[in-house]
Amino acid sequence: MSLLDVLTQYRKDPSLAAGPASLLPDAETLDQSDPLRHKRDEFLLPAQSVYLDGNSLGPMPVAARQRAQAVLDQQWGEDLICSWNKHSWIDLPQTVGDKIAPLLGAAPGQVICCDSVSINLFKVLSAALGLNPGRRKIVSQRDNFPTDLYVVQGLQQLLGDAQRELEVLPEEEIEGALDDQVAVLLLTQVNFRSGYAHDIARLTRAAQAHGALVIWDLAHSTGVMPLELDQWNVDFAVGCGYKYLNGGPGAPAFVYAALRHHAALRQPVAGWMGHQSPFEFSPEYTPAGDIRQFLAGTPPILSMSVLDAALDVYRDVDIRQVKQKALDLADYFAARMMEFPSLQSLELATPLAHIERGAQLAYVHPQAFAICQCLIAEGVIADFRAPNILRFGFSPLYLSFRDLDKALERFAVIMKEELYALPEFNVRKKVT
Ligand SMILES: Cc1ncc(COP(=O)(O)O)c(C=O)c1O
Ligand SMILES: Nc1c(O)cccc1C(=O)C[C@H](N)C(=O)O
Repeated sequence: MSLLDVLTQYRKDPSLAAGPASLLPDAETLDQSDPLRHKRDEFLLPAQSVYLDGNSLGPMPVAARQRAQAVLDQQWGEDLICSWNKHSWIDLPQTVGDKIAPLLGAAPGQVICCDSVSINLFKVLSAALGLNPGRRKIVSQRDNFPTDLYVVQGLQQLLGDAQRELEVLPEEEIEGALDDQVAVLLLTQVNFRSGYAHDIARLTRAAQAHGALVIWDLAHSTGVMPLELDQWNVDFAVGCGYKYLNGGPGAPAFVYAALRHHAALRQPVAGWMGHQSPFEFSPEYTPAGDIRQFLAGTPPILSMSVLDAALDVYRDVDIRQVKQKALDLADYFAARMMEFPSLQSLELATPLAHIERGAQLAYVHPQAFAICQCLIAEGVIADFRAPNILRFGFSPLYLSFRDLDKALERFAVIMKEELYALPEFNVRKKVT
């Protein structure tokens, strides 16, 4: 019986979970047969914590720390500006882009590392609208990550509201809203709150059948979801360096632009690094004919180098195994949770079907904020998303099934003894 089967049975008949004999295999057995268990040694993690927030900020790979030191001491420290050539700093956006590309199912030359997801969305959305003149509508999802919607609103303001119409729809209405007026379909694959995952291939086909272009935000996908952007004929995508890719706080993001668009597209943040020949210092802007045209200013070498090193963690892993382990961890967590009477007041808000999920689970509870603070105080680092969601991320390269047992034991005590009701756990923070 698979872990999902156990979870499904428990949900059908909760008395099974409450019974004396667990239907779940024990965590130690699951850890022993985990093909990714050796990857944990490549990360620096505090010994007492269980980190269930790698979907917001990945932990530090050993190689990232070493690279940061080398870039500071040997490259910047010793070789100064000569490092642009000597250590190939100038090529880093493309080098890192090409390292990310296999995780996206993208052939080389279509991915570049730069800026933030928000800035990259602005660039690709403008470019996509330029490639689809005469059409007014941008379709997106109401509970998309807000920055995606803000970028559209900012661009609307710039272009004049009358020219572009943003239609934000509930998830179930999106496909039906695609018609010949739609210029761009802009979606995030994995929803940051619920963990629901869209079918990129199907929605891309549906949008393109009406002549629309697609942009996918892969912030919660890259490094954990198997992706085939080339095969799915995706037009543009953006994604994040600091979540599953473990590139560190504020790590640069990336752009994917299908090769077929490189010649015709124009992106609006024209800057010298995106020029065909930056070091000719010409007063006229001629964009690079390739993916480099998405660059604007000088790349952040320190953080991009760290991301470059962090990506080496993926050198010997099969992304399908990563996704499978993420699902197994989540299924185990959800099923084991049902075995603790004190955890029954939390309601799962993530779909059960594997095909409809990313690598996180969302639980609804009116006291989610305080519970999350209390969990963190007990060394279980989870996430709260307003108004009432407790979010657990299952990043498979360093988490074990035994970690989940540890987390759930602490969680059960917190709920049983209502420790979260203590005033110190109800103090709002700037960053939640
Ligand atoms: C889906 C999604 N898109 C975009 C962002 C924002 O990315 P950035 O801060 O790099 O602009 C996030 C998270 O911060 C996110 O979860
Ligand atoms: N990017 C973040 C930050 O700078 C501070 C705190 C959290 C974040 C996040 O990544 C939020 C995240 N995208 C989310 O899914 O909620």
